[in-house]
Amino acid sequence: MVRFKELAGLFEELEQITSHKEIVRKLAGFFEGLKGNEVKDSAYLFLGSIGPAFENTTLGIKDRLVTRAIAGAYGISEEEVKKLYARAGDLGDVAFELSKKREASLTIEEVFKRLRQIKEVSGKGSQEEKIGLLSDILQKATPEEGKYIIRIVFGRLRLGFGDQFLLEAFSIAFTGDKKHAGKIKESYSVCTDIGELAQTLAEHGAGAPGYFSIKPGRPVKSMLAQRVESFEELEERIRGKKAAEEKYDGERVQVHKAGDEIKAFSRRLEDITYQYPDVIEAVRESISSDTIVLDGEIVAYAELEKDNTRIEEFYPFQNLMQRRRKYEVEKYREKCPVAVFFFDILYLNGESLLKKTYSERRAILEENVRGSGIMHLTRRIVTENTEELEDFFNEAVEKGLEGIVVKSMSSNSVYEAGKRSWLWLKWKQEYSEGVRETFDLVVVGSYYGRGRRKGSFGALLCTALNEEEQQFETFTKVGTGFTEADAEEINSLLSTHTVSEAPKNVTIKKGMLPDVFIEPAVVIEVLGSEITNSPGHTAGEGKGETGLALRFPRFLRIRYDRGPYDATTVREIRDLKEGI
Ligand SMILES: Nc1ncnc2c1ncn2[C@@H]1O[C@H](COP(=O)(O)OP(=O)(O)OP(=O)(O)O)[C@@H](O)[C@H]1O
Repeated sequence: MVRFKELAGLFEELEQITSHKEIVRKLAGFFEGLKGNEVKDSAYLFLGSIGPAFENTTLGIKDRLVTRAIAGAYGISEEEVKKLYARAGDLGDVAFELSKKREASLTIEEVFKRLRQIKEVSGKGSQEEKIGLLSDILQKATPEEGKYIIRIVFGRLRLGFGDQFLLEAFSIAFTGDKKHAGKIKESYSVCTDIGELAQTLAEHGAGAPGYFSIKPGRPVKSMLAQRVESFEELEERIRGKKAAEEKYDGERVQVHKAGDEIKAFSRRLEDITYQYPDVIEAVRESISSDTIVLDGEIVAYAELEKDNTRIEEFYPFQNLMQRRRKYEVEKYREKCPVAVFFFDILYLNGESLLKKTYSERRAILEENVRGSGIMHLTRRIVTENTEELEDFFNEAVEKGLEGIVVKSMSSNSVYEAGKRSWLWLKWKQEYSEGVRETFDLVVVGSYYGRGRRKGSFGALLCTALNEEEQQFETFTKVGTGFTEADAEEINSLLSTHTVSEAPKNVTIKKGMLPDVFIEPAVVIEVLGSEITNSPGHTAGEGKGETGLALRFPRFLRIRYDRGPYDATTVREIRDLKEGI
């Protein structure tokens, strides 16, 4: 049984290490020494969680009550805890200061079980019970252990790396060679439960990828579309007969039905079932298959009657974001009606359909899902004629849609989970409007505003993701396009992510240092018109290349549906600049 102290010690060490290789090496070494459930538990804990991403893993202790648990554990008053907190700024550090325990007794399994227990207590009096359970384990914890237990409880472990490093470490620890990392990353697109993945790898080594398959209740990563620069390119990339589907600007959704249990997951794999009771009801009422997994898009939508004709109204993505809430769901269900458009089927009655071709999947989809009420199938055409394709695109735009997604019907047109694939190509209206491009960038800093913007930010320092290095590299400063309401929302979002120094996964040049540093968490969509070489920025710098910068950037919207690792990559930017 490995002690929790070893894990806490490693957390502390990892916080100081900046080298990618070194972090992976340390992680691998640690996993090699684990057995049984420890593997699974540790995989979650390294990501600061106590379960897979698609499960709600918040422990549900109100922040201010954690002070009470700490006071109870160390026998001091809440007032004193608050004072120490005001000085240290981190309750984990307060626990570290207060713990007098020298001998470590807790095991990883014990701590993990206790944290799960805290999460699971619910109902009347549950807050008291949660505090009691936390207080009790803190009493048994050494200073270091206490510090990290508190950080996990708050969901703020922040070791400065994400799941990709863990996957690389699994390759070394469980297959004995880093060369299997690619396969393991692919498996993770299908088995998105990092704990289950780790455990299976620990049991089966390099042969483990053969054990992963889609299953209801566990979302797979979404297949994404590549963008093309011209209509001609569309024709070149997918020759001959192809399908063109309407592209809706809403929220990606994966619906899983297993008997009576129906769940909806977002593109970030969050469980969003509670946000869309109307979609869940529609699926329950109209789909008779016992187990089924569907892929589609939820859009803010209404059908209106005008002069005796039925017209479809598609509303902007921003409208839909009103549905992103835990409370008053019913009220907003009325205020912001939605429709769901399914375009793919990934699983049916015990059988994975991921390896079937697009045409096979579409036929199965049509057999099993009939449009009714707010549930639809995406409208599409199958054609090899360019004019027909262009007409279909123009009609879509006329209807207020974003554009189309053209899909390959070739014999290898499988569902490529987790991939931005050349089997799906998107073509949007804005692409045809000259050189304006949009980018999803991660905010890592802000500069104080002046004049009218005093008290708020003047500009945001934005980065793109360097996928190989897993670093966020600066690309532009965005200072225009914000309404007052945008600025207010952004300020409140950023306030929970400010940090005192540049996070180690962010690369910034001296001349670009912001007034406030922000850890990579918030993604915004930015419109820009030109990519230039710039020695001041770090995006794509290295190997004889200077950094890249975006000129004339303008804020469009906050991308709540994207995490920092879904941001535009420096590779995509370089390709765009070089016109690939
Ligand atoms: N018929 C469709 N087929 C596939 N995806 C569709 C379709 N209609 C809408 N979509 C949405 O479009 C997205 C495809 O664009 P992309 O893969 O680039 O994601 P994105 O960058 O979020 O797109 P965007 O920037 O256009 O919002 C899908 O993730 C899906 O949510």
